[in-house]
Amino acid sequence: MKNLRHLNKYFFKYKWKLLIGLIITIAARIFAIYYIPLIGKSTVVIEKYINNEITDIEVVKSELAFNILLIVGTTLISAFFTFLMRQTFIVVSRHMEYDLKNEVFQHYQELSLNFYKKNRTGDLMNRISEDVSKVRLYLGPAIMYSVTTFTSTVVVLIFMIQAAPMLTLYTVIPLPILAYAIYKLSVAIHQRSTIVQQYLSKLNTFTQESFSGIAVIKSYGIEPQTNTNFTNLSNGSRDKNIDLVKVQAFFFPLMVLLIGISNIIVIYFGGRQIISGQIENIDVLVEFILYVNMLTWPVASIGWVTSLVQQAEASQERINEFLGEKPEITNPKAEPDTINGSIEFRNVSFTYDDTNITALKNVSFKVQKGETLAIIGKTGSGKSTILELIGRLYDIDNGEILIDDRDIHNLNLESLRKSIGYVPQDAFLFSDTIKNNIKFGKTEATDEEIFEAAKNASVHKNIVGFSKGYETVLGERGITLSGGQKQRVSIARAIIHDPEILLFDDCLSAVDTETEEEILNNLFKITKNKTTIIVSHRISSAKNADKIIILEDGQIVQEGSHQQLLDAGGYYKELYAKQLNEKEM
Ligand SMILES: Nc1ncnc2c1ncn2[C@@H]1O[C@H](COP(=O)(O)OP(=O)(O)OP(=O)(O)O)[C@@H](O)[C@H]1O
Repeated sequence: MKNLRHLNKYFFKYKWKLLIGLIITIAARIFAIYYIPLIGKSTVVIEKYINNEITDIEVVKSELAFNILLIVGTTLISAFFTFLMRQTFIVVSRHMEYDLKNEVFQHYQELSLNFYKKNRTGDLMNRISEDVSKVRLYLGPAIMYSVTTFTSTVVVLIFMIQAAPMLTLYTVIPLPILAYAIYKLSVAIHQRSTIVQQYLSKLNTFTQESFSGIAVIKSYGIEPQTNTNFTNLSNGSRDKNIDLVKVQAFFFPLMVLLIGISNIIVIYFGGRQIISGQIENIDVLVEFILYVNMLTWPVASIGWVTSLVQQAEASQERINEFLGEKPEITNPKAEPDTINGSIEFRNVSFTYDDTNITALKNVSFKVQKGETLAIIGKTGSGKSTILELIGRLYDIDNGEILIDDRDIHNLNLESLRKSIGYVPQDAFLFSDTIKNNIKFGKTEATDEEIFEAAKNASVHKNIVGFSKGYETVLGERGITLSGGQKQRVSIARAIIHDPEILLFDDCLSAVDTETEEEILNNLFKITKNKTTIIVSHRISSAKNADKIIILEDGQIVQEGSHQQLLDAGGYYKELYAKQLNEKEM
């Protein structure tokens, strides 16, 4: 129960509703039991009529009619309270589930990129959906059935003891055995259902990855192999489900057996007590059989509830594990900062934790507000890393990063990130309309602003060419757009955000050189008062920058303007010559 303590705050939040639920449950149980003494009374009337103690049939009829009316009445009231009980407990559990999901999601969002690298998306999704659902069974049904069991048992026992104390003792003897047997069964069910869940998780991850990578599967013609893998996984899942069903199948026979034993005890001992005169009337026997049946469900549910609590405990442990993760990147202060945009790296070195790859070694450069810096370098030389460090997606090991001459670690994280428009290498678009994908950069943007941004990113003409224009809905990851179109929508998103710092990570790689030039010309106008960093493999994207740095193996090997670098010779000049040649060819 240690892990479930995390949920106490939610119980506290909804304490009044839960208290009302408790009162309603007690009322429901009291009314539910009332029909038993009434049946007992009716039996006595009939018995008396048979024994000629009552001779007038009309008296019998009116007594029976009155009892029937009371039975219908109390049952209806009990049904109404039971309905209210479910409404209270289950509705509250839904609220708690919603709160917990929000808590987990918000926490996920605060966690750093390293966390996402260490954990698989499927696992993150499972914990926020499957595990939270398991926990809800504890918050709702388990609590509700515990309250019902407790109140039912107390109420039924009070009625039983009032009717015949000794017989009560004999009758309840098998019930702890029933509870224990069901508990054991529940543990077995729990173990097997955990395995079933694991298989389900594997199956889900496999299916999700197969659909996401369907283009690769088809182009390599590996559908048969994928099918075989799926069949193997699904056969495993079926076998585990069958194992589970086998154990579950014991549940009802066991209950029927133990109810039967209790009934035999009632008839045997009750019968003997009637014969010996310890019990006066037959109605006690009738009532006891009904009481026993009424007790069986609550007692059986102890086992079931125990298994629910165990499953919830296991799930909450998994949830707590992630909730306990501390964000590596934290906001140093609450007050916002004004960011102008000058950027300076002083002897910055950085090693990725997980791969131990040193991506940057002693990198130093400065870009003033309004200037454009281009970064050129071979693949894996550390270009993207520089951009990620400016947004504090990772924290550096050595050196200093200064924004407006202030250490990046001392700046309000939200202000810093809001001042940056980042276009990643791999443009990610949401499954939404093109308009909303652009608006993502500025939620309150007008249509005119959206069109303007799209024009500057040279994608407006493409968008209006679609039958639904800006309302075109993009598929998962925007697959209805070409690579170049995706990049440009992503650029429009950054432009509309109107940030002080614009970071473009090789985001013109999929557009032709003509469009590239058009976009660069537009950017030149927009970015006059901004700090811009363009990462590229193409000289054409870099040549107009105020400063260009060449990275090799995480180190700056050359820097200067286009002309200075051409004059100096080396990698830049060679690349220029090569790309010029390609263009001419
Ligand atoms: N998230 C990451 N986790 C671990 N290692 C990384 C990560 N990102 C990059 N690296 C490693 O750091 C080095 C620099 O990568 P980076 O992405 O900065 O290079 P790049 O110059 O942008 O390359 P490209 O031109 O191919 O995009 C590479 O060796 C890469 O394998």
